[in-house]
Amino acid sequence: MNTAVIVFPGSNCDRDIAVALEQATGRRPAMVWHTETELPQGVGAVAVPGGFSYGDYLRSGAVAARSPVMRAVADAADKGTPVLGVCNGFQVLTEAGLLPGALMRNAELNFVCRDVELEVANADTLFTSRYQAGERVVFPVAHHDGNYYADDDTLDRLEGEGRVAFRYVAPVNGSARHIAGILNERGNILGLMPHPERAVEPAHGRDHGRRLFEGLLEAVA
Ligand SMILES: NC(=O)CC[C@H](N)C(=O)O
Repeated sequence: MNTAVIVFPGSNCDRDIAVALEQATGRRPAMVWHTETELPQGVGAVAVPGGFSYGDYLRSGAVAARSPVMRAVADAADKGTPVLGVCNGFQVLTEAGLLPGALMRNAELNFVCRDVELEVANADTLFTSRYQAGERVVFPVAHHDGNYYADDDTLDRLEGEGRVAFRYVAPVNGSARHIAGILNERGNILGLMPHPERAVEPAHGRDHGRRLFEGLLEAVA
């Protein structure tokens, strides 16, 4: 499967996620600069990586969400192409209106950088099929704006429709209902604050994130 990684000025997890995708697919992803207006032909999945796009000015992800390439990402998502946004990528996707809610400043106003335990809340998604529902995994987090907010009706809908993919086992950043990752209505867009691409090989300390990329490959293939 061919994949694409979107690169903004200030992205810093673009190469990490490219490595994770290459390990899963056997093919090097296309790195797509933010000024592009089209994705390469035949892209089967898109990653919006972590980092500090445009220096996190205004709000994390707010400027990146309005960059030219995001129209192409939205078009691809519209056609059913899976889109994975990690950390700053999740922020970009909410700012672009592709996912509901917002990522606010962490409740304790600190930058949280550590391993966190997550529960797989829904294992029946394009991204989580290689996990068991209720399984606990450990991914690293590194963010100051990971405090997921949405109004109660939206949160009820997300939970009712199985669109919470991952939850924090213990509070990390003040996120509503311990939400760490959510899906769009169609289930082809996942936004996730923790970094699965930083846990894909033994040298990372654990490889719990690997199955996310392998599951995605399997789902698309
Ligand atoms: N690792 C990241 O992607 C960080 C995202 C964003 N810059 C924040 O700190 O919240």
